[in-house]
Amino acid sequence: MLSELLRRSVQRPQFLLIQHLSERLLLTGATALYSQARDKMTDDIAVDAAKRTAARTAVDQWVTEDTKILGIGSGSTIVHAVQRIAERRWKEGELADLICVPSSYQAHHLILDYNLNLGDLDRNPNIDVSIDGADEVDRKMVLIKGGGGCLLQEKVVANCAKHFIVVADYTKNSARLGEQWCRGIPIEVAPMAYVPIKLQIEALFGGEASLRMAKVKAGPIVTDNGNFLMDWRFIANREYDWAEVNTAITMIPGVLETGLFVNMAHKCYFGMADGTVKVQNR
Ligand SMILES: O=C(CO)[C@H](O)[C@H](O)COP(=O)(O)O
Repeated sequence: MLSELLRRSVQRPQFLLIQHLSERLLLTGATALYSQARDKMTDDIAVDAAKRTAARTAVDQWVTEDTKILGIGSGSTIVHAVQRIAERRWKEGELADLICVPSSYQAHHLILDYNLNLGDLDRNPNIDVSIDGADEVDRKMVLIKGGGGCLLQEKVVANCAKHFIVVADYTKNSARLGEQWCRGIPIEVAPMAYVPIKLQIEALFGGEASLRMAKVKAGPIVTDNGNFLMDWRFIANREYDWAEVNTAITMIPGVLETGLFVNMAHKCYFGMADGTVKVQNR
């Protein structure tokens, strides 16, 4: 009886239409999801290729047999730079005496993994060239750094270098800060001071500063130096004097360093979507 009812209803045109539409809808949904995933993968591949081209070009132009001490930045672009240095060291027999000074735990282990000479600022405080990535670079070559949480040591190492060279992909190349990088300016702070620091930054410059939370650990991110990280989302479209902002924030007790790098970068190498490299000078 039940099966007979089912059989009849299934044969009704309305049912067949609904069934057809549902199948179409599912198919359209699945196709849209698939194309989104495919486009994202294509973008990721293009961005990574751009990082690689920028990093390799910068290494080949700036790391020569005369380079004795090299600062090594942090992030995903810098991996390509270290790979190129290792290739020249171990395949092409160059750069045997090059000493690499790391700017993070990640950089330290990259240098060890590729069997390069590991240095430190105690013995090698005068760096010839430092190469590092960036989260965003504006037209005056002010950088936002610290997306990967390593800004304090990165700034110290960059500051010890005669030439500070930035390597990045085309998504980091902006006219104004905040145009493409929406996660704010990273600021490393002493854990006990983050609430007053947050309130003072917001009172001074507006926007919102928040503690960066860890993804696979309960609670906040803890930096390589045992501190907390705040991300200050400044007001988009407001004209900031970044040198002034950087000085003012650095003066707040408990702030260890900001991810604003003003007047530090010597040249920026951007890997472009078309495979070329754009070089920006200060
Ligand atoms: O400042 C940094 C880490 O603190 C990185 O250099 C910056 O986040 C860029 O990273 P990536 O090369 O992965 O885009």
